[in-house]
Amino acid sequence: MLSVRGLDAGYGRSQVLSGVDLDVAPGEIVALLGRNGMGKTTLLHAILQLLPPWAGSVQFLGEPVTGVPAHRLARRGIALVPEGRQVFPNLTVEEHLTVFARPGRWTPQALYDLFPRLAERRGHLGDQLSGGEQQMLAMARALATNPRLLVLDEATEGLAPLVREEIWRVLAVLRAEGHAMLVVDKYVHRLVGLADRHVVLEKGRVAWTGTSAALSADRGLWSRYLGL
Ligand SMILES: Nc1ncnc2c1ncn2[C@@H]1O[C@H](COP(=O)(O)OP(=O)(O)OP(=O)(O)O)[C@@H](O)[C@H]1O
Repeated sequence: MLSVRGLDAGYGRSQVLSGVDLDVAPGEIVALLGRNGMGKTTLLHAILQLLPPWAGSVQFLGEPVTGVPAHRLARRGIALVPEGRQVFPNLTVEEHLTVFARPGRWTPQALYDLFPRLAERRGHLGDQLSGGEQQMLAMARALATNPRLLVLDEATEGLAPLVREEIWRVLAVLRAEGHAMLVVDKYVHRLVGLADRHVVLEKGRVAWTGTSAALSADRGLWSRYLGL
């Protein structure tokens, strides 16, 4: 579904990613791991064409996406839940779920069923929501586009434990429904339970890739690459 080959990217003159290969198959959940500053967000942004890659290729559903504007990618079926949520302060919850909506499984009502808290808040503006509610809304907004691939950047960051659990619950529901996802998150022990496969970045290169079982079995990887 997603195929990244030999991707280089960076900022100004400073190269961050070098020769990154990454695949996500239909229905597969891939976790992107690595310590702070290893290039995870940069890779997500280069895949989504928010940051123009320097070299290499990105294909989605068999077609090149390199150079395709990010909003067109959304129409092709990739949705990002960005770091920091970035909900719209002046749109209501309901508007977030309808303005970007495309037909499919995730109607506003299905999203309210998935996130009951958002149903209670449907008339509130983005900036009237708590951080946890904003995170739920960022996820619901992405799902409202009925994406083929959902990309999540630190969706549980900075949340109270109960809200964090709510996000993991929803991710488990999406997994059960066979959603393809590319996930960056600090809670590696939770990702082991969620993801099929893991890709570890070390200084902008792929240092290791393997299944959840292989990652669980080798604690040396956790200390070497993840500082855990
Ligand atoms: N907008 C930017 N301009 C210049 N350098 C940047 C920019 N964003 C990130 N970097 C640098 O690129 C490198 C990779 O950062 P990136 O945010 O991709 O890492 P990360 O693995 O997502 O880490 P974190 O978990 O801290 O977000 C770091 O050295 C960072 O300082």
